[in-house]
Amino acid sequence: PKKRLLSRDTEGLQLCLACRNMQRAQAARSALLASHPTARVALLQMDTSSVASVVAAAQEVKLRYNRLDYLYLNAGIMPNPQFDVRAFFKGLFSSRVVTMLETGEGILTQKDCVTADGLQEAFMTNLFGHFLLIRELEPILCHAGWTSQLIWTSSGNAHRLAFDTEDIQHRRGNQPYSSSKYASDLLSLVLNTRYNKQGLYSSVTCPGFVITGLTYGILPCFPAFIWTLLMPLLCLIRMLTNTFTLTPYNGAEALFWLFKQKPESLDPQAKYHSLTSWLSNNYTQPRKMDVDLETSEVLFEKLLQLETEVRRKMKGKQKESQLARHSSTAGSR
Ligand SMILES: NC(=O)C1=CN([C@@H]2O[C@H](COP(=O)(O)OP(=O)(O)OC[C@H]3O[C@@H](n4cnc5c(N)ncnc54)[C@H](OP(=O)(O)O)[C@@H]3O)[C@@H](O)[C@H]2O)C=CC1
Ligand SMILES: CC(C)CCC[C@@H](C)[C@H]1CC[C@H]2C3=C(CC[C@]12C)[C@@]1(C)CCC(=O)[C@@H](C)[C@@H]1CC3
Repeated sequence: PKKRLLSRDTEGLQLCLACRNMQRAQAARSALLASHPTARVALLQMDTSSVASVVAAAQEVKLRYNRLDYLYLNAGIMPNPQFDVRAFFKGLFSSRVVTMLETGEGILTQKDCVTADGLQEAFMTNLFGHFLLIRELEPILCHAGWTSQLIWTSSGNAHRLAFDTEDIQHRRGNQPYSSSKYASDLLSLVLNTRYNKQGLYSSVTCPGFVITGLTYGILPCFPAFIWTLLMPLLCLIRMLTNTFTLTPYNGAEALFWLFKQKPESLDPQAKYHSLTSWLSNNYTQPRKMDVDLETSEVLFEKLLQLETEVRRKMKGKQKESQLARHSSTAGSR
């Protein structure tokens, strides 16, 4: 939504793009400055799949800013997607066609892997990395006298059945994406109950189906120009569902809409969907999420436990490398 935020009359707006790849980050910054030359756009290196990177990035943010008004939690992956072509064609001629096109349900699975920290990659990238960031940034997100907003990019693919409180990382199943997105819906709910009193609010969005790097990964046999050729057909599908937003501009509708709302007026149980009508009008629609406070509290407690574990491991590693450095300097003397 960066471009859309800058198109608004937002004098004094300072953007900070937290990205894992600094070359791509520089390119994004240059593109923003080309259209908005006076904009203030800073960059920060952060890889949400790495505990050390998130913690280091948060330290840097705290040095640079003493207050954050909005935190967009957008980074996300669908690891090694497998697209079931047969199920897709079967679904097209069934009564579930609209649900399938809106959620991708029944036609997608993924093969996840484990990060260097020993955590499931989809869980770490899509959920736990963001959770650690929020926890680290608490001092500049929670302040008496003003409000801050967390804005998650979740998905219509988030599904209760893909998530298990006994396996929050989804080590066992084949829907880590759906599980991590459902977990973000739960987490947003519980964050509101825990942090609203301190002025911190959390909302969840779904951008709809957008043609991005993530989509290219699902059908690698379709190069970008095929998607461009398919555009008229995909736009026609809007007659069946308004979730085919297709472009990043349309997909950012709900992210931008939330920026303009008073956080106290938002519904913590709603997911805010970006939608595009068949006449190409963009709008935001809240839809009730299938979440309950009890499950979200369980998830929160498990995330806190995991946080303690990873912090302990990180301290251990830091001590080890300090010792190694100490002994190598002692040896060279
Ligand atoms: N496309 C769609 O139809 C839908 C997308 N979404 C969600 O929207 C969000 C954006 O995805 P989308 O733009 O579609 O997909 P892309 O793959 O095009 O973009 C994903 C973005 O996340 C960043 N990212 C991925 N992993 C990390 C990481 N470990 N650390 C930091 N940044 C990371 C990528 O950075 P880099 O540039 O370095 O790759 C990239 O900017 C995701 O959360 C996705 O789940 C939700 C519903 C539908
Ligand atoms: C080639 C075609 C004419 C149509 C494309 C078929 C599928 C590749 C798409 C149809 C619905 C899409 C969809 C997603 C991915 C691509 C489709 C399955 C998502 C699962 C992408 C990630 C999300 O978070 C969901 C909200 C999307 C739901 C719809």
